[in-house]
Amino acid sequence: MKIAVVQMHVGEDKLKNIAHAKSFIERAAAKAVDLVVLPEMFCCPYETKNFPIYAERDGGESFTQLASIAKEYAIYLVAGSMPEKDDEENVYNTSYVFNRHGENIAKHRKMHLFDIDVDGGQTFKESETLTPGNNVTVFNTEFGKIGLCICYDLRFPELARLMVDEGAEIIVVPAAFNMTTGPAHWEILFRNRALDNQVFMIGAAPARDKQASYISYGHSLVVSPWGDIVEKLDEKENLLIANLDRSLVKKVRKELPLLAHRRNDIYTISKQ
Ligand SMILES: NC(=O)CCC(=O)C(=O)O
Repeated sequence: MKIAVVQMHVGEDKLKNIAHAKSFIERAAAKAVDLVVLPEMFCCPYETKNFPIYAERDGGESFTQLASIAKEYAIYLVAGSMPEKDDEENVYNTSYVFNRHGENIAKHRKMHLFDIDVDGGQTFKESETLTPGNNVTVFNTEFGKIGLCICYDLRFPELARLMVDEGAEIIVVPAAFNMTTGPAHWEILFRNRALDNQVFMIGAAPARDKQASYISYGHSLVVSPWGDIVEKLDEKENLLIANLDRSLVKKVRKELPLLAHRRNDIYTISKQ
């Protein structure tokens, strides 16, 4: 399976952002990739005040354009995330997935809102304008099952384990870490989740923009089920392409049978 991660700049014009993402997708498709991943809030500058302004309902203009891009290039598209509003005007940080025919096959609403306040570092409060989602998301492809979560969701090992219990062998994470937590935790978290669960982890971040109010760390990456970094970018705009040898999941799980060695008689993780 060949995948691509788009590490792009995000500006204020939603449609220009989508067109910019499309130009990367076109490049990826020319290299015969099967799946492309965009970053968190790839079409809306990451600021809480923007989320209600940029929010669209299911099937809105951005959704429609992304569906047709997936169809045009016959790829699976994990369309980063975008603000989505429901009929009660609640706004969510939502990731849509489209298949090779442009059909929407999955939708994840970020479950853990990013509310942090690091002394002398990053402060952010998604809950000022966002509502959390409540569903664990795994979707099916001809390459097996793929789990999906958004950025801060990555920090919660229970969520990754629930995806793996539903059969995920790859976990995709549209994300946007920052200059406080990125250097400290980004790579460690992806490698941890890969090791805990013996899965491929894919992280897609926006490119770094020093003028933005929230500065992305960048460093999009792919980690193997053994915990190795398969590919990673620096902070600049770029397209990451990687081949995932899915037989590695079975190999590592056979050699180190962590999932089978769990003491489910003593402890379990389950959905409420
Ligand atoms: N957008 C986010 O959820 C950022 C998460 C983050 O930076 C972290 O440290 O966690």
